Amino acid sequence: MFRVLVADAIKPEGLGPLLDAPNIELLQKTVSEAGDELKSIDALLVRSETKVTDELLNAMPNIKIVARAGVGIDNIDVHSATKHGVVVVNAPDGNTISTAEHTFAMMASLARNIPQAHSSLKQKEWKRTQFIGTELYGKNLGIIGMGRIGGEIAKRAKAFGMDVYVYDPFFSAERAKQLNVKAVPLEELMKSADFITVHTPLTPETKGLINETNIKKCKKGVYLLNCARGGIIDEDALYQAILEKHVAGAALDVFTEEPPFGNKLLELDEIIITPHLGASTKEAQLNVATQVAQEVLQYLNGNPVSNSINLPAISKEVFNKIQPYYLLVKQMGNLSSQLTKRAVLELSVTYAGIPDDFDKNLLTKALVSGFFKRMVDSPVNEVNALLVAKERGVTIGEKVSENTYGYANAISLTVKAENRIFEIRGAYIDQYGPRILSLNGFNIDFQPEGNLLYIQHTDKPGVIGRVGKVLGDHDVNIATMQVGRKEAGGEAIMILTFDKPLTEGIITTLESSEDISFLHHIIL
Ligand SMILES: NC(=O)c1ccc[n+]([C@@H]2O[C@H](COP(=O)([O-])OP(=O)(O)OC[C@H]3O[C@@H](n4cnc5c(N)ncnc54)[C@H](O)[C@@H]3O)[C@@H](O)[C@H]2O)c1
Ligand SMILES: O=C(O)CC[C@@H](O)C(=O)O
Repeated sequence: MFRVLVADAIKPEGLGPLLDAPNIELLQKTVSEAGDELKSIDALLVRSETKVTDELLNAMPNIKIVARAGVGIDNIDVHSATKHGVVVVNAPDGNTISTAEHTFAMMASLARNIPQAHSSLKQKEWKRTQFIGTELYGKNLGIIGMGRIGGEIAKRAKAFGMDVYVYDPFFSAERAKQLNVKAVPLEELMKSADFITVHTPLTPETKGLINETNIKKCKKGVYLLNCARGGIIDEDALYQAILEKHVAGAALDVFTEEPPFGNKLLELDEIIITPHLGASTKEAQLNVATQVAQEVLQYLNGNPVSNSINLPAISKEVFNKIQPYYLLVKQMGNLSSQLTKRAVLELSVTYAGIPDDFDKNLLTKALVSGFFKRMVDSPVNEVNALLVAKERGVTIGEKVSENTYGYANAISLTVKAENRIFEIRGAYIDQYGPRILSLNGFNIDFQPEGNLLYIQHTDKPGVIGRVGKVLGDHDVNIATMQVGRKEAGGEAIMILTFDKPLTEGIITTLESSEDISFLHHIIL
């Protein structure tokens, strides 16, 4: 049973996938109300109110996934989540249309002084000459950030007969041509536009993107809009430019501090405002709630997620195909770390015969997570595996080769440790599943699963019999046994599997056995 905490106001109708799941217990309360229960929570669903900080994640030792019912993840410490091995997902497109429509409603309201005229008439004033507006038709609209929302705004602006100028370093000229908009440098956009609307995330590059210097480059009487994130338009610069009448008005849905009660911009008649309502429609809230509920359910049930911030996206279809290799590499990592048992400097993995469309980087992350699983007392998974390796000074290498050693595929791992190199090779074989086919140059063939005993010994008569006798004397049943050697009479290895773990006493007796040079009990 998994416990899922819904900490913010997320539309209950959208939580259906979780409510209907037999293995999910849903709790709807804030983080502070949850108190001690935080320790047992497996998944956390939030909007923007709950701040998912390092401190909160430390208080949730069982947490596996944090889901943001919306786009912006600025209330989530993604770095800390990654360190904790916690997947972060969002609902990137569920509120796109609502936010685009809200921005458009704000632009029309700004052009026609609707909020100001509404308040005036409510106060029983009839000031028809004071509220002369401006048409949108024939005006230049500057869109900064041509992603999902920016793109929807552009379509609507064209329908209103506006000319659209776009600034987005990641927006191609080709796409601009298709959409019949002009892709221009920021300076040209600032100079040309009558209305400028921002639709970027808030990043160090976009913080204060519209500032005192470039507002001065704008046409006198320009209108500015921010329905993305507070701070993309510098609030002090905007205030000053409105006082100087260089900016005719601004529409803001977002603020550097929310709620913006002490914000001096709220005192200006030229500013129209909404309390971060871009995504607040029935449709958007249903969309984002359903999207994140599905993602959380998928992940808790061991399936891939589509909208992760800190994991590569992978479809269920591809995941199903990649899964056998995924299991193989995890076990290869786990097995080799138990066999090397010393400070490791480098893990280098080579893939051969793996279909091109399989994400090898995801496989490498799974392998590394398997390797560190037993060394680190916090959870290690594909989310934080590379970070865990980096923190321990272990270099990760990944290569592709054509040598499949006669099988349909081969995955080889070389572990460079202090004074030692360890090599392991495995393959996924259709009828038999994941197999280990070579250990340190010894050809072998076994399934990497369960309780295993690795014995390195001299290849001579009697050794196998002695091992069998010790196990028999201790009433231990051998499930499978594989032997491998490089040359007759030289060094050889034995891999035995058992239905249950061996006791310390058996291991000690075997270790002291004649002709056994190295022995290791492995639990996979
Ligand atoms: N007001 C609301 O309620 C509300 C609702 C949804 C989204 N949002 C916010 O709207 C913004 C846009 O959302 P989206 O879904 O369109 O995101 P998106 O990721 O689809 O688009 C963002 C675009 O910004 C561009 N960009 C990034 N850095 C840039 C820079 N330095 N200069 C110019 N362009 C840059 C990217 O290339 C991308 O095309 C986000 O900040 C999101 O959090 C607000
Ligand atoms: O939860 C909300 O309403 C805010 C949504 C919006 O800011 C987002 O980033 O998706």
